[in-house]
Amino acid sequence: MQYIEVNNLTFEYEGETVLDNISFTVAPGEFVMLTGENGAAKTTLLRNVLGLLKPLKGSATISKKNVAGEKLSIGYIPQQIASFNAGFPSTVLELVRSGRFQCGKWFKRLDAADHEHVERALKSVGMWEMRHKKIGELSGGQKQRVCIARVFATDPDLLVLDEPTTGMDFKSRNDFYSLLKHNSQVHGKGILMVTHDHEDIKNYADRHIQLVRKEDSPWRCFAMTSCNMPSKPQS
Ligand SMILES: Nc1ncnc2c1ncn2[C@@H]1O[C@H](COP(=O)(O)OP(=O)(O)OP(=O)(O)O)[C@@H](O)[C@H]1O
Repeated sequence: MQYIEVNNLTFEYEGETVLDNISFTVAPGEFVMLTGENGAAKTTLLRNVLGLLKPLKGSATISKKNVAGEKLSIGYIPQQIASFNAGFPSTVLELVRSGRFQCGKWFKRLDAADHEHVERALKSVGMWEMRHKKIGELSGGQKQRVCIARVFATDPDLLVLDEPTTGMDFKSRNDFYSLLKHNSQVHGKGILMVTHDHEDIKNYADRHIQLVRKEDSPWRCFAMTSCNMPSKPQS
């Protein structure tokens, strides 16, 4: 079973090919990192995977079911999600709790398990102590972390992340990656993440996909290489 399946995908913007013949998969329990230089069409590839853009040729599909046979849930963390104005009325806790209403709970009260998800999500991004602050009073990096926590609180089967650690300090970044790794290894989540940091790849990825420029292309067009990372001893 695969959560993401991309087959011979080609995509162009206004007649200019930016992705050429891309194929890869992401399985449940797999942490896949995607790299490429600025403009290599990493975001474009994620948007094709999520169905927000339509491939010119080939296909990108996401499984309808998770490993338990239930409807697959997806969490997407785009680049620079945190654009709230200063007067945004909710607190950190309220915003992250609202993520639980996405889990089919529109008309129900949140229960103890929901509150546990919310607490864990906020702690995982180091924002639990700031839970009663107003969103408008946070720094850009803190708002970004709250948005990530909201996605985590939904407990998705598949996570698609576009450079999520931009603006995070070293410790927060490592904590964040450890959490992702735990979620893939222990809870079987599928993860596809764009990063520019090759240390992160060495330390955490199961597989590395790189978008590389095609030498013979008239445009800035990218194909891909892929490699499995050597498995590391478990601590
Ligand atoms: N809506 C659009 N219309 C036309 N061209 C676009 C559009 N969006 C992106 N592009 C172009 O497609 C190419 C890939 O852009 P994309 O944002 O996917 O790259 P990226 O690898 O995610 O870049 P970065 O690492 O800088 O975030 C770039 O050359 C960009 O200028």
